[in-house]
Amino acid sequence: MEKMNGVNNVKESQSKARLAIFEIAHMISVPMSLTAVIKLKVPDAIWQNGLNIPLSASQILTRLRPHGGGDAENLQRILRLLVCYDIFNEHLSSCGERKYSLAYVGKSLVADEEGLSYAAYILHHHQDALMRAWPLVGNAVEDPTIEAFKKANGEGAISYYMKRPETLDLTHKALAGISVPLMRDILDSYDGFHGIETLVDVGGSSGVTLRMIMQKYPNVRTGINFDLPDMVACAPSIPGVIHVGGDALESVPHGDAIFMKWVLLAWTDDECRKAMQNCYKALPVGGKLIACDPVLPEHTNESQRTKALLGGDIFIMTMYRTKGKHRTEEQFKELGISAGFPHFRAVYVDPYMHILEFQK
Ligand SMILES: C[S@@+](CC[C@H](N)C(=O)[O-])C[C@H]1O[C@@H](n2cnc3c(N)ncnc32)[C@H](O)[C@@H]1O
Repeated sequence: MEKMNGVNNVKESQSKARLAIFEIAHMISVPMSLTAVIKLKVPDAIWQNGLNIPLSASQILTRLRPHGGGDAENLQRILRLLVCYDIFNEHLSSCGERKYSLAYVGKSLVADEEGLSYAAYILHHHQDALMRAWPLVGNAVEDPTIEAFKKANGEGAISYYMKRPETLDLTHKALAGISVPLMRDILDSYDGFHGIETLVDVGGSSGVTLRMIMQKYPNVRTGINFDLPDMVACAPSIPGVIHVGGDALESVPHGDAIFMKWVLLAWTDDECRKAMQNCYKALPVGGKLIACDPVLPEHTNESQRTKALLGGDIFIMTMYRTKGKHRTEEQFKELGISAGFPHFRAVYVDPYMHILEFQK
């Protein structure tokens, strides 16, 4: 009897493992199918100014291709998979017809009144140059001196984007699509911008973040948007914002406070320390470096948050810097101390990114 139970347990764990392997091996179908529906413009076809009326795959196809063509059955296969990831809701009629509306994640793929959505982030992640790098993930173990992206494309990701106007445009849209809603949440829950007159945004990209901070905090009279020269060269003009090109690893403009969002992750520990030391030099006594970066949990678990953060860590390792990384709160605190900041505080603003305040 005991032997039988043992055999059954082995069989059960083998079939569980087999199912898990099938799920993992087929996981790539998810981002690829999502990229496909975005390229096909399915979310907009269903959304139709917020009507979001459930449609069958052939009705969606008629909206996408009024003159006919396309394979509705194959579209339905893609839609069904994405129902499992809250992109679409499935409405099954009593006669077995399946219709689809946008679920909460799918709605985030439709452009808002500012033309922003999360769709560009998905398209950016799955463009050809990045896809060429993915088979080389293990390269970071064998040879951490060269990024998989560089090996696959002959140059680093940032210089690759800079040389291609369409890719750079997609990069700006991808960053703004994530950054603007996140920044709204930060401004709702974090009040650390009071009393600041001159604020420097290190790695501020287009300057959109500074514009949002200055709209909410009129005490910030001067915003200095500091980024790599090629990046600020194409930044739009924003009242009160001065665009300054430079390299934070060399020096940072002076200000009452410094903001630095989504930048530290792409640097090695030594580079973070260097940039933070430059921030320290640029601040008055009592001044704050207000960083905002992904924060890894100490304990590894199966939560969506942990999976998203650890997945993002491998993305950084593969695409940007083999030794750039997502860090824990403790690792940020240690970096701050080593750069000279005696005070540290973490403020929870979002499950993925936290505010990390370093005070001089
Ligand atoms: C992931 S983006 C974040 C942009 C923006 N802060 C946001 O949250 O949307 C990182 C930014 O850091 C900038 N950057 C990278 N290396 C830099 C450096 N050495 N000095 C200044 N900016 C840098 C990049 O050009 C890019 O705009």
